[in-house]
Amino acid sequence: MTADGIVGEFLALKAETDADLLAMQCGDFYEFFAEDAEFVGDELDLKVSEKSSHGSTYPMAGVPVDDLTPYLKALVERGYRVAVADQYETDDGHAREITRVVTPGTLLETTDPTARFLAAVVAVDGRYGLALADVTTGEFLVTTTDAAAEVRAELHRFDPAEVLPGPTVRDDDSLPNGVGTDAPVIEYDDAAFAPGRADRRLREHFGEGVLDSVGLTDRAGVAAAGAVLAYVDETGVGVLDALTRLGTYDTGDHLDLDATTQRNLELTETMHGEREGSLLATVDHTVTSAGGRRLREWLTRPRRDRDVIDRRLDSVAAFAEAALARDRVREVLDDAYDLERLAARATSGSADATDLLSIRDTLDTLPALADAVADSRLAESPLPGIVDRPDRETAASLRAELDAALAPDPPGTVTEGGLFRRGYDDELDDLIDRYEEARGWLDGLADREKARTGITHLQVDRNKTDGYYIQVGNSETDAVPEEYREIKTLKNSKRYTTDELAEREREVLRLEEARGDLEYELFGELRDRVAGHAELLQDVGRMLATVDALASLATHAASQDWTRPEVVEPGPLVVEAGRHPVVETTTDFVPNDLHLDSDRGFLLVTGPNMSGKSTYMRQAALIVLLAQAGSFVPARTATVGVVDGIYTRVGALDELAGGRSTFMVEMEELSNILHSATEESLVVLDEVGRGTATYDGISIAWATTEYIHNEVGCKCLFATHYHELTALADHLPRVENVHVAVAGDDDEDGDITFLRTVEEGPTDRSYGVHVAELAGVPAPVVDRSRDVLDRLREDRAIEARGAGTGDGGTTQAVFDLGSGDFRTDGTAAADDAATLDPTTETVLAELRETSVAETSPVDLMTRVREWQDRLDDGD
Ligand SMILES: Nc1ncnc2c1ncn2[C@@H]1O[C@H](COP(=O)(O)OP(=O)(O)OP(=O)(O)O)[C@@H](O)[C@H]1O
Repeated sequence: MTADGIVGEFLALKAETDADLLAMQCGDFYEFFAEDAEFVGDELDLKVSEKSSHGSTYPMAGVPVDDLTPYLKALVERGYRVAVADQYETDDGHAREITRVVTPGTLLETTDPTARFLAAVVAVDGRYGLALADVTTGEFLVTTTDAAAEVRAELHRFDPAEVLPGPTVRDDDSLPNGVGTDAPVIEYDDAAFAPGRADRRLREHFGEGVLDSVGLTDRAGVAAAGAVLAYVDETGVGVLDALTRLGTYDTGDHLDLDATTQRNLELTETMHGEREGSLLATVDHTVTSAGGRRLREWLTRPRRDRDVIDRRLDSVAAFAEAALARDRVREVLDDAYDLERLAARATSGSADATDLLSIRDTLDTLPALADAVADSRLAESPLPGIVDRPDRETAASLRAELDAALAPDPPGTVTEGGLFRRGYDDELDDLIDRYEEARGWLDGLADREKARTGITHLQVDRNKTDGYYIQVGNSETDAVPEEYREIKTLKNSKRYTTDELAEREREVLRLEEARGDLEYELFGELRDRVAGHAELLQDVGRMLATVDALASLATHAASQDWTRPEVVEPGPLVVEAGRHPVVETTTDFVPNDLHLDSDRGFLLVTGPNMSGKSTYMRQAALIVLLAQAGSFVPARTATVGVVDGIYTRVGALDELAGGRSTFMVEMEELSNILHSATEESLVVLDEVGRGTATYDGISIAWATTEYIHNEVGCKCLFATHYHELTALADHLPRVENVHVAVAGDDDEDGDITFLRTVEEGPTDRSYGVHVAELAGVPAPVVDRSRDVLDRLREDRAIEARGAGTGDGGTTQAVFDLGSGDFRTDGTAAADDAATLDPTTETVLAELRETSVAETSPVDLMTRVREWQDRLDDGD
């Protein structure tokens, strides 16, 4: 076929798919042409050549057939969808067709240990359905909700690799494109989201009774789950079977954490998008990637149910006390592979012999793990129950089967033989015996022929074109026996074959092929049997991940001297000597107490800038979050009343505003909190109202405090620089003032020291000028700020200065804080005349000259009216 034709075929196939790129098999290579070639050339550093034909040239880039996977992976992990067209034989040559489309949400071959969810969102009858599938582990979850904010929050928690918005949500303003994630968004076939079709698909895949048994009755949930299944099936990458179980969850099982709060509390990444410095990075001591995934899940989805939380805490407590047993368990876990992912590879048919050996070795850890748990103080905890949950007997027999089957060091491909141990299969053993016998005959042939013929320079070898041959040096070719048939002449030697050699060669090749075929078949059967145990493998994998995450929490608790929180439901939040879990690892941290209960549910936190208000408030939120995740907390003692949600509003980074004004973002977040928080929530507000004019800001902060106190009734921490607000504590019974203390005073330019301790009562002032000085604001500005501040404090008024200020500068007007206007002022009287307009001056002069006693009332009235008219005209 001409290049023109190939490129034409490529372009035609490309038009069939909505994938971003197409890799088309051409013999031993997968080729990209035209724009795709240039694109992959740049992205993957592939060499781009020019294919010319019929006067046209086309860019072309290719990779060998066996090397496609890593290139695909690199492209897909960057968010591209790649279609693969394979070549197949036909009666008159060959043809090509697209066999699969590899996409970010369906990529199995990933080395990234974090979960990779494919998400579908849809709205049916006013409810949202959200389905999340991780094909790499087989996890498949569905939930439904009325609130778009919850959909956004869930997507933020799961951080999907690819999102499929259904037709009904694509124009939904409350779910902006990509619904707040930076994952690729695919406009997938509308029909796949239709509830009826989705329902059928789910029943076909999971079995007739599945929807009832998992309690999935909501049509929105069915539609979302069905769309995910359809998409996974249609991309054709063989991962559909990895989805073995459908699970539903209720967003009410977990602590409500809106997307903003997840970001503000820096749970999995910092405000600047780095993992380092996040809560997860700080507390993660897991030894397996599955354990890391589990810990992430716990921190982003803490629980509300006290029993679940207490059970987790019981295990962490046991691990925290039993250091030796904990180390032993972590050593055992260190030998475990990612079983959930291996199970998915088995079901998709991509597992090779090394993968099955990894499964064997991981199953091998079960008895050791059970022993480590049974022979220690851990025996009294829920841990033995967790470890015993998967079916250990079946696991042991699967392990034994794999051990008996697989060779200790199998080759990397599954087509060449050498995968199995002797004794596994009689037919295979027989083939191997015959093969080795034939190989033995060939291996001994050279020696036998040398002895028989007396030729010294004789060897037997094999290559691709000539097959097996006997090679004799030129000096001795006269001595070759009659039955040698010459097949090739080289410079110094000749190659021969004989009838018997040809016969033996055919036998070896036949046996080799038969062995490869049989082993491939046996391997497929073995892999299928392993895949048949996918649920068991997933159970074991999840159990190992859970134990790893629990041990990790205990490891951190022990190393940082954390304490077990007493979880009560409902109840106060009382923390003695609490610390911020992340800041304490890098700072000499000053611990602080906190007390919030039904009589004192709202704390107004004041204190100078930089004193530690934000840290104190985030620390409170993180202690609650950690406790509900089942973790110990950084404190001497802590009593944590379970909350249903944590809502925070802290100074947004400007770049997060995404085109909206920072104040607008602030108000949207406040609005969301005031709508969502309930009596059972914890609300943390950092300087609400700061982004606008002072009086507006104070008014908003004031009204917010009243609303939260009177209407919502939740626990709340509110940091503010508006001193005026502290007066609210006198009027609202549940509001109390606390402040972060400092020593020293800036009145006499004295330095202040941040004590970082939180004390009862409001702070006396804000020390903002001092921080300005610390930050290196020029001395004239700092000095003048101090003057202004003094005047404001004393007179509630400040004069505005014109250019050339300093000791001899002119004062032009005085701003009165009481009236909010400029006014004339005694201190500036001498300059007043200079600043009045001529009409006013004349009117004033006439007024001064008028004698009230000597003028009749009617005259006075007339004059006053006339002055008013002149002043009005003069405006
Ligand atoms: N208890 C503490 N012990 C030690 N260091 C602390 C403590 N609390 C806060 N810090 C440190 O003090 C610095 C300022 O803290 P933070 O940002 O919480 O102050 P702030 O009062 O909220 O400031 P601003 O009002 O300017 O926003 C941070 O670097 C923080 O790490």
